[in-house]
Amino acid sequence: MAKRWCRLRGEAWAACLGLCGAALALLAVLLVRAYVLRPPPGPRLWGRRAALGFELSARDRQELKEALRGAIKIQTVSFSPEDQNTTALAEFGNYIKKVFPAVFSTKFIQHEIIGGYSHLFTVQGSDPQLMPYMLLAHMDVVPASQEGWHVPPFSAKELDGFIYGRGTVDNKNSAIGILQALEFLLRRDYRPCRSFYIGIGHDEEVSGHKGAMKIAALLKTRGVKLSFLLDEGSVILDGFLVGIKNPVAVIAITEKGSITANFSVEKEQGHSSVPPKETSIGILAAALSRLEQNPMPNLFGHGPEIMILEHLASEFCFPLNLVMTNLWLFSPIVSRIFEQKPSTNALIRTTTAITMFNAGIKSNVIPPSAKATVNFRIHPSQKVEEVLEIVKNTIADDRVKIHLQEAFDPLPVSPWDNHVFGVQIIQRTLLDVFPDVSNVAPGICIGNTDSRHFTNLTDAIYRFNPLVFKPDDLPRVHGLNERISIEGYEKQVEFLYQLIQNSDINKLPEPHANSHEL
Ligand SMILES: CCCCCCCC/C=C\CCCCCCCC(=O)N[C@@H](CC(N)=O)C(=O)O
Ligand SMILES: [Zn+2]
Ligand SMILES: [Zn+2]
Repeated sequence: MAKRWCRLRGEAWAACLGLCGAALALLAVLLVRAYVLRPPPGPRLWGRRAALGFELSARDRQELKEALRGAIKIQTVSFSPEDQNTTALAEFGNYIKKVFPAVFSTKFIQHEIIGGYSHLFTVQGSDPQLMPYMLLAHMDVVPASQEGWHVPPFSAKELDGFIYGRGTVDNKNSAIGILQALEFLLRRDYRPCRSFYIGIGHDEEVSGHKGAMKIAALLKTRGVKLSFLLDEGSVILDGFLVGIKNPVAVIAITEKGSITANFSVEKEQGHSSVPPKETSIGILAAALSRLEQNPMPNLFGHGPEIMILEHLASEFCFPLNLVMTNLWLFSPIVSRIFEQKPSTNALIRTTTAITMFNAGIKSNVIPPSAKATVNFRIHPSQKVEEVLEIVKNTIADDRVKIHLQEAFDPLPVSPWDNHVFGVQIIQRTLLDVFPDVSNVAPGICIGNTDSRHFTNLTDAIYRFNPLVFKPDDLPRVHGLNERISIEGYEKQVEFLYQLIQNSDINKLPEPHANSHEL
């Protein structure tokens, strides 16, 4: 009996030791992956300062601020492709002519108006052998309600170091910022070696078909190929991800696809005193509710969203760095966490947003029809057809008719590698101008941009606005109290000023692991 007891105890100990051994081995694997095999802590590329420094006099500063404020006051609102404030769009054209005289009078800069109101600038570099690049922005804005703002949305008032107004970050900051940077460079007798294009669209918020699309078509007929293109679409994130202390720049290398679909139900009109079992409103509301209650699949790990975490893994504090360097093990947990917040949920699935609902004509009339619009933003690993199939199966009601207003697949993924010219130039400029930024990672643009019309001209499309965003800045985009800090805007102009000069290099040096000190 005692012998058997001893044997059992021995076996229990052995099992226990085996388990501990396995746990220790797993921990060792995780630690080795986190600390030994971890990716380098962000790019530290060549760090040569550009020839012309960005020193601003008090007068320059005032001019820079007032140029943006003046542009915000012009109400270039786009309601739909057919409904744009064309008077304001034309005024914007006159305004930039007045505010940036050097840009408009320089011999090596050609200016053209495209599609009635968009602007294309061709800045002819001194070395025609160098492949040109392009900076893109837009001047139109989404509407702004009068209520809920601290100051009227087109007043461009200053409050506590911020300029408030529709368009301050989306996207007059870029449109005016690019021209401002060029104006300052020209006044300092700068002539670029590498040619570049500046495109300022006038209908980005309603498709870009009349502006950016036409600019791209024109450049194509001229045989232009771009080494890279930089547009809006992502920012420097500060405090977005739990466990990361420093600001990190995320450059979007793709953007989600989109479906805008109209849903309708038709039923016979009649007297409300003899209602049918279901009305058109009830049928449509139930169908839409099914769409909301059954989100599209969580696709974490199926697209480039995972690259953000892989690149930022070393930025996370312990033990999150263990988790992020071992996504092969922890991705089910991480993907659940991403689902919790709208900003991270948008990265991991096709999103469903019911944006319009119209029905009913009188309180005692059974409504003849109900109509709704739903906007889906498609995850990079899905296609339009696949999403529509899921939508039809979820609604599962033939009385609900679906009519596509617009649909396009996610955009191609641009290369992300230190040998790609655009990647190096953007990273280098970022590290020059934002020394606090500890890492630069590739990411996904959750909205759409004019850059999607340029895929025929380059495969290197990068979406990034050099602005530091805290979590409470995101709802201001298309929302209330959109604003930009004056210091942040100066930094944006400095970024563009340095990027133009940095792009003049004709051969990339080998990326260096620690060249911030060079
Ligand atoms: C890692 C974690 C957090 C991720 C947070 C996301 C941060 C996003 C940062 C900036 C968002 C900027 C908005 C994207 C640009 C969208 C431009 C836009 O509004 N486009 C319109 C019109 C169009 N071209 O279709 C749109 O409806 O998308
Ligand atoms: Zn925009
Ligand atoms: Zn926008």
